[in-house]
Amino acid sequence: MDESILEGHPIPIVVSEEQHVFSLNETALEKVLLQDHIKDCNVVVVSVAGAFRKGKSFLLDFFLRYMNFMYLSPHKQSTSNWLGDENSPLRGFSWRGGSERETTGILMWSEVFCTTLPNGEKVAVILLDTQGTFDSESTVRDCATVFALSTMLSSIQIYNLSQNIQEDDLQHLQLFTEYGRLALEDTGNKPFQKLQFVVRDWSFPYEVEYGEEGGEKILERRLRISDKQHPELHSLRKHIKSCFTDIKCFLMPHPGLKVATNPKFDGRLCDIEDEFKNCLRTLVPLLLSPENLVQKEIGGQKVKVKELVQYFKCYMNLFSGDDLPEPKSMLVATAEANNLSAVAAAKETYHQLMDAICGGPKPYLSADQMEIEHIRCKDKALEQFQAKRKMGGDEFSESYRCRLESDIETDYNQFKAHNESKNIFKAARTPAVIVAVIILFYIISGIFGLVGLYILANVANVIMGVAIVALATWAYIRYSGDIRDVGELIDHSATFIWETIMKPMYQMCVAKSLEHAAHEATKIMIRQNSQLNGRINS
Ligand SMILES: Nc1nc2c(ncn2[C@@H]2O[C@H](COP(=O)(O)OP(=O)(O)OP(=O)(O)O)[C@@H](O)[C@H]2O)c(=O)[nH]1
Ligand SMILES: [Mg+2]
Repeated sequence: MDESILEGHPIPIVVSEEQHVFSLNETALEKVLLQDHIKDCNVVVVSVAGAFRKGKSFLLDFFLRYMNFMYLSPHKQSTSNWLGDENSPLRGFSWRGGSERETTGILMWSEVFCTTLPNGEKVAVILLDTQGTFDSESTVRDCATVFALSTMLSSIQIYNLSQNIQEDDLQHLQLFTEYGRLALEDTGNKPFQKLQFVVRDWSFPYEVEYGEEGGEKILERRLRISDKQHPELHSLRKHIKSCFTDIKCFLMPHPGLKVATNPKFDGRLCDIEDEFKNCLRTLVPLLLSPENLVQKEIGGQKVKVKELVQYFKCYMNLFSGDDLPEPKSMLVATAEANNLSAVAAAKETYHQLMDAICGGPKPYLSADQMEIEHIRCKDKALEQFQAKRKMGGDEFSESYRCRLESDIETDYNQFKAHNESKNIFKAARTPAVIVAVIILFYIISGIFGLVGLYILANVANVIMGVAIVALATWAYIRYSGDIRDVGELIDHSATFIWETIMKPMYQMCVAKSLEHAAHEATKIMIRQNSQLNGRINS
């Protein structure tokens, strides 16, 4: 059998659709994972993730060669020549040169490789290729979703990096794994299994040698936690260590200029530097030989191939729902935090200024005066918000300014309500109205009694009785604070009587008396004028 001929093909499982939506290709997934000869085996899932255009798919194709040779080939006794012959092009997951992204979504190799572990357990190995992060077409959410999904579903996640492990690589890893961890229920255990850093094009072999040992040294330096560290660096390292049960690193040399720059390069070994091939011979068995395979576990339980279908569906649902917060770019997240703190400070200023004018025990303020003070304090708060330096620019902060204005209006309404409660005349309205009703119906009942209309007199007496009971109940509620609903009903009824009957009558009386007074004043004026004229004429 020729090892360069692969039996399978890549299948898009998580498909990147328009509008930054991912969908699950359930039919294809079930077709691969529910095959009778593998569905009841425990599963090992190997995935490669990291920034786009850094040779992930290319590396996976060497994994495929190894898997094909080791687990499908009948003559696997000599494991040294699994890399294949020098002149066969590299096939498998689609890879290519150039600057534009190639892989999108998550792809699964159609061939599931079966093997028996040294302890006799039968396992099936699945390979996943993933969309690179930070291409110019993906949002932070897209990148986080693919990275988190592949981390949650794999037992060996390979974090493919270029040249070094930089602080921003660790920050992105933290962001994406936290996104995945958030989606999972917290069981108190480390949620993910093996994380393998693979640093490509390591250029400092004179300082730290290529391979596993060099990788361990670099990893130890980059993830070292010390008391002198800034808390931010400290928590980042703690977070990464708390997410994975095992973290390893491998330093790969540069594969040679033909690989990196020749557009005609088709992956044949003869064009690749020997050092790179030697490192591949070490790295790939380190991850994929039977004794190094890591079985997929979720919540401490080994997962079977058929169960993986369910996990794919369930995790996809989690990421397509609205429950998870939106992962943001660093600038957007910082700008949001800046604006939110500016809103909070400006709101506080408004509240303090208004509190000094009409809050707490301060005396009642007329509605007009209150409005003037509100506008003055609001202007001060908005001015403060505007003056505060914020990231993100004016357009970004506009929505926060609107939010501040609406929060200030809410605060103002509360101040208004508090101020109203201090108006002694409003507070006394209910008893005054009820007393007026009692007096009125007392007089009416007396008049009806005098003229012998006893039935009407009795009706007036009943109304008077009801008013007296209402007054007593109102007084009791005000004193005890019990049955406040009934108190509210009495207040509403009194306000209704005041607004619809008493106030119009009162206004009518005032208007009538003013009219009468004006009339009288005019008459006096005319009389005085005519007397004056008479005196002048005589
Ligand atoms: N410098 C360098 N180039 C590499 C290495 N491995 C592969 N390449 C080249 O990198 C280019 C991209 O390879 P791919 O495997 O398609 O990269 P990828 O990370 O899968 O890219 P996306 O699918 O777009 O995310 C190809 O031209 C490879 O020849 C490496 O170790 N170093
Ligand atoms: Mg790729």
